[in-house]
Amino acid sequence: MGRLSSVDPSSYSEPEKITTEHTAIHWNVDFEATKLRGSVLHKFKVLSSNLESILLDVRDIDVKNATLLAGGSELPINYFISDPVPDVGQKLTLELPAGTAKGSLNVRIDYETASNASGLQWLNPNQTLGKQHPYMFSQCQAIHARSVMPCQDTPAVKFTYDAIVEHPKELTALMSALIDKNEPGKTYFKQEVPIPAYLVAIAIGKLVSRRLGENSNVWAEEAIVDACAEEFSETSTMLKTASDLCGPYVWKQYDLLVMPPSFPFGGMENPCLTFVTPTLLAGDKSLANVVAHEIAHSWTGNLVTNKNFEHFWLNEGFTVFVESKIVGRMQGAKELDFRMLSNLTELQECLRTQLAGTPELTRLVVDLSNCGPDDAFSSVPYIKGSTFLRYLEDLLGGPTVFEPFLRDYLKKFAYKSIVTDDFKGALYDYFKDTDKKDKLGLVDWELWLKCEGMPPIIPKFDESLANVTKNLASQWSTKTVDELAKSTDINQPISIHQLIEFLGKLIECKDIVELNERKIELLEKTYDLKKSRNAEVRFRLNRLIIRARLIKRLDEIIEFANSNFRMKFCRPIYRDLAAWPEAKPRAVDNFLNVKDQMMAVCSHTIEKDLGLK
Ligand SMILES: CC/C=C\C/C=C\C[C@@H](O)/C=C/C=C/C=C\[C@@H](O)CCCC(=O)O
Ligand SMILES: [Zn+2]
Repeated sequence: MGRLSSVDPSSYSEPEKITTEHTAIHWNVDFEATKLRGSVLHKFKVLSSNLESILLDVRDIDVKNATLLAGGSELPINYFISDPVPDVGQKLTLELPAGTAKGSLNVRIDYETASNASGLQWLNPNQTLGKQHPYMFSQCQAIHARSVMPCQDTPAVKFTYDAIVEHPKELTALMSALIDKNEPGKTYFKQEVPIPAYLVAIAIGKLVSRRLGENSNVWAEEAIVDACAEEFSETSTMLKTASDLCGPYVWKQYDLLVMPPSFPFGGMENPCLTFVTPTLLAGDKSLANVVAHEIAHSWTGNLVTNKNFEHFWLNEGFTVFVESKIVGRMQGAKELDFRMLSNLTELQECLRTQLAGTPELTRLVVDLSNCGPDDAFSSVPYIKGSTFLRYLEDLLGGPTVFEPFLRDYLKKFAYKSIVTDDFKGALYDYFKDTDKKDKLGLVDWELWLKCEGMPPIIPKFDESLANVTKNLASQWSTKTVDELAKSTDINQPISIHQLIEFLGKLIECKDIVELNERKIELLEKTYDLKKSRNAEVRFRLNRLIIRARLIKRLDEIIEFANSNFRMKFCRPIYRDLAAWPEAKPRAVDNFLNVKDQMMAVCSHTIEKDLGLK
């Protein structure tokens, strides 16, 4: 496919020539046809004189009309749509009148989305908890906003938006914005902070809310909303901790929406309204760190944004770094270090499996010239990125030195889109007149940004909590069932995160002695796993059952794979099943049966994982 433009390999739009300042959206939600119908009115700023055309990104969009609005009159615009490029979409060319000058330009596009738009998911009532009403939601990151509206679908461009959404009056519509006005069947929104297109989000369903704190509510279907309020009761504390670290919270509202189980990610940092997977509902708040992660994005990602997805680590590495600091302030420094170390186990697994055949995608800064962002997505930007920041923090003198820099960096680049060199420049600039500047001379940027595999340097972490899990993994991998049954070591109390990490480490052991039905049963009995509602525990246990080749437990593995379509869980499960000849046909059959209930990003990547595409 090559690079689509010089600023962003994944977008046709030309932000150096023209940029969107504001978008007015008007949508009519058609649940029957599973389509959004309506218009976007883009207020552009033209940056170059005699611009001949505006290039926008679209994907399976049916454009009805394009109109130039000037001085009270409406001029029809000629437009063309290019052939689709797989994983990327199409180019919409809007021809401009000769001699178009620099300055403001308003263009309205009337259109409708495809019934299978890649950024939208439509659920019938049966797929909801309440079973009475349909549900619809979006997931635009990385480049699916173009399937929802014609736009400059690049994080290099930030714009404010307002929206009028017409929907069935018994349903609630929410967006990544503030609610401006509510009428029956018609909701008005405004987002006054400029955002990239990937942060435009919408959800409509039979939703109710509970208060979490000042300007903070949790939304969900009635059946689970109280459990959600309990699970995420620490949200206000997390928000306060995050703004102590990062600066004032500019988005005015912080709501959570607990999504249907087919939501493909753990969370999505849609401004004013984080989307989270219901797989966080463990019953003991133990997975609420994902909320800390999404809160951190209010600064890292949503205020300071990667200019294109090759620099995604600037969004995610910084966010994991801030997330772990929030966890550290709430639960202590040992827990912070333990989480960083556990992340490294997850990274190791990802390199060994998902990325085994594509070492170039294990770099911190990747080349997306010939790869759609969805195919490049992995733990690397998250974990290698946050490890790099921790390395820099330690090198420069620890949190007391680095946290003021972090605040300065966030202030300097707030409302902007940046690349890795901008971060590097800010770092050198901040420390240039201090005794730390020699330390910065020690950083091998080439190595950190371009090396493949694990981070080139692992910082020194407190290992006290991790040693327990390391020891347990070693015992369970080297001892027989009879030896373990007699051992007292394995019965010591461990935290839920230690349990998750120990199971993850066990999965990473090359050899596991006597991994059979009896060993799995002993594992389940020792740690009470049968009763666990924790999705991270269930996921790892299922992977061990697959590794033990317990064919009679295949039903429960398939049941887990069908219980949610969070890619973090279902992709490795399908990959594992595909490598087990006896189970593969059943896995493929099951996938083909349920794939229409998955979001496109999920079904397409699993199709590739299973070798069906
Ligand atoms: C180097 C990678 C280049 C580009 C990838 C960018 C976006 C990929 C696209 O697939 C969207 C990702 C959206 C992620 C949203 C939330 C994640 O933080 C969730 C992490 C996994 C999970 O917890 O389920
Ligand atoms: Zn994130």
